[in-house]
Amino acid sequence: MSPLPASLTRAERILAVATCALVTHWIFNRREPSDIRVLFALVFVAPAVVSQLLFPLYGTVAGIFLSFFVYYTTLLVSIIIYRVSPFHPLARYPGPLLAKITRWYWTLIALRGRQHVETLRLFGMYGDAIRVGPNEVWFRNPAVVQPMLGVQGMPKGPMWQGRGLNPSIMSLIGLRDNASHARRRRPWTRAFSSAALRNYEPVIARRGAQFVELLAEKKRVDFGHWVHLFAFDFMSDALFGGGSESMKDNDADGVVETSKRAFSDAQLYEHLPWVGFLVRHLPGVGAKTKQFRASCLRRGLERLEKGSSVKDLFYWLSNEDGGEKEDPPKAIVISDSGVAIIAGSDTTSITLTNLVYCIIAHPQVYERLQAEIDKFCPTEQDAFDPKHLGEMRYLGAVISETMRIYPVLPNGTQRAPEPGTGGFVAGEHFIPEWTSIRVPLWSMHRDARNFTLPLAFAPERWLVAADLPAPPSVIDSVIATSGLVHNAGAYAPFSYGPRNCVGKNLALLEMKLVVSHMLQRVHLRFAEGFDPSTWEEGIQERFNLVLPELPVIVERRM
Ligand code: HEM
Repeated sequence: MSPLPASLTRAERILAVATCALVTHWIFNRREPSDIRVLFALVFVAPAVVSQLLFPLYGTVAGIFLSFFVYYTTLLVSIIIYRVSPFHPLARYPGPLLAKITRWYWTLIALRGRQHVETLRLFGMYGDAIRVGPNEVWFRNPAVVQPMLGVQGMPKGPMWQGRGLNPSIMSLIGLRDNASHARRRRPWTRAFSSAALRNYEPVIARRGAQFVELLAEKKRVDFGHWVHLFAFDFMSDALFGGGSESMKDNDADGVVETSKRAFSDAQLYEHLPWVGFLVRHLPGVGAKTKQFRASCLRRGLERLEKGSSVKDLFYWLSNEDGGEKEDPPKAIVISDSGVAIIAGSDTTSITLTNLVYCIIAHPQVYERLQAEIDKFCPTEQDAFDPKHLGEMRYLGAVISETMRIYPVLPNGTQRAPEPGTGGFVAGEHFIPEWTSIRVPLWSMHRDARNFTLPLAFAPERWLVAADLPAPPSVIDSVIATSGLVHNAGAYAPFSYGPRNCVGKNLALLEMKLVVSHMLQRVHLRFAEGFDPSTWEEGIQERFNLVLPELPVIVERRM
């Protein structure tokens, strides 16, 4: 006897297939499954199973075909109607219609590297909150920074499930549970305490000197390329106590380039986590990501075997200081090492490249910075000695201004309500579970309500804001008529709160020392043929900024 009821009419059978599709939509809606096996079951197995209802009327082949047709059409229509309906929990947030319907809309913008530009445009069109995906809202309003990212704020969002090299061993940056994140972050905090930072100073000095000498010898360089190699070698020393000589051999083994590509490729997986799953499991796909993962693993294992001779970052992460009751599993230490290498090298090298672009493009700023460096780091003085850094206010202002105009992570990172809580309330906003938010830094930093003449590169604004004597600048006439607008709460290049950038102090120390030494030793100017007005247009966003070539002529000063 057939297990299927023979008495069902044609309409009832088709309705049963459609109902199955509606149940699938309900599951997608409630659970947002990203596991490829669950997706496979819902997308292929379910319509195949219910197609049996249609066999008696249409035969096997036509029955299967019709079942899939009805199932997918119902699923699609139901999803579209729900996503644009007033019943969707994010219905109150405006945004492009297609963005509300499908994640693909924003993914395609991201793949073109234009998220930062498009975000700014959409905020201009719709106001301070925009829906960029069916389940994601981005806020430009600084008032949400503290409640959403601060101590009582939301955990990290699900984007790292897709981006992560191995989501089952999530690295610090993607750990979603606030308590686990706080626990994992403790050794990092010890590693970058004021006392521990002193251990990295000789490393910055050695690698920084090598970098500047290399620039001087080469005379004409793509600054972004060489500063990335410097930052990578520095981070390898700071993390593993050595192991990379990419400046010396111009990245002969391609590890630096691979890390860069792996990071860019991950942008697709961030938006479509199931693609990340496929890449991780299909041989021959995502080669760059896998190569980088393998190189981190190899170097981490080598470092574990070697033990510590200096207090490098690995020393703290692997609990060689004994700060934690239990040693962390090796896999976690190695996973976090991978993050340290990328988070610590891409970011500083991008900022330093933008800084060099900005100062050469603004000769008066260059002159002032040079004068301050010459004052505190005259020829006979070691510019890697940090004793004057606190007094070098203009240098600090130039770095802050560079990161205001060009925040390395232009759209910040994602936050989402803790699973099981139902949602998160921040003032007038309710963020339901299974939805995510971001606070795009590029847009917030370039908002005239937060900063006077936001598109002007004017380090002097930081001095005026701190009530320090400031030389004249391009924003003076506006300040004279309407006062300085300088909203410190709207500036967050390192993100905000207990899940912000843990390497901030190391990054600032490294950048300040390297710029001081570099400008003490060499003079930089754009190479002939380079058109500075094309710089910003050439910048792409691939989670972090990807910069165009910056050809620079280097002349020795001493
Ligand atoms: C200019 C330099 C840098 C910038 C602009 C920067 C920016 C950021 C940002 C925006 C985040 C995301 C935080 C969030 O999810 O809210 C982050 C996370 C992180 N950064 Fe940095 N970063 C820089 C340098 C460094 C350096 C030198 C290190 C050293 C290893 C580092 C290590 C990390 C780590 C480990 C995280 C994850 C922190 C966590 O989730 O608790 N960063 N960074």
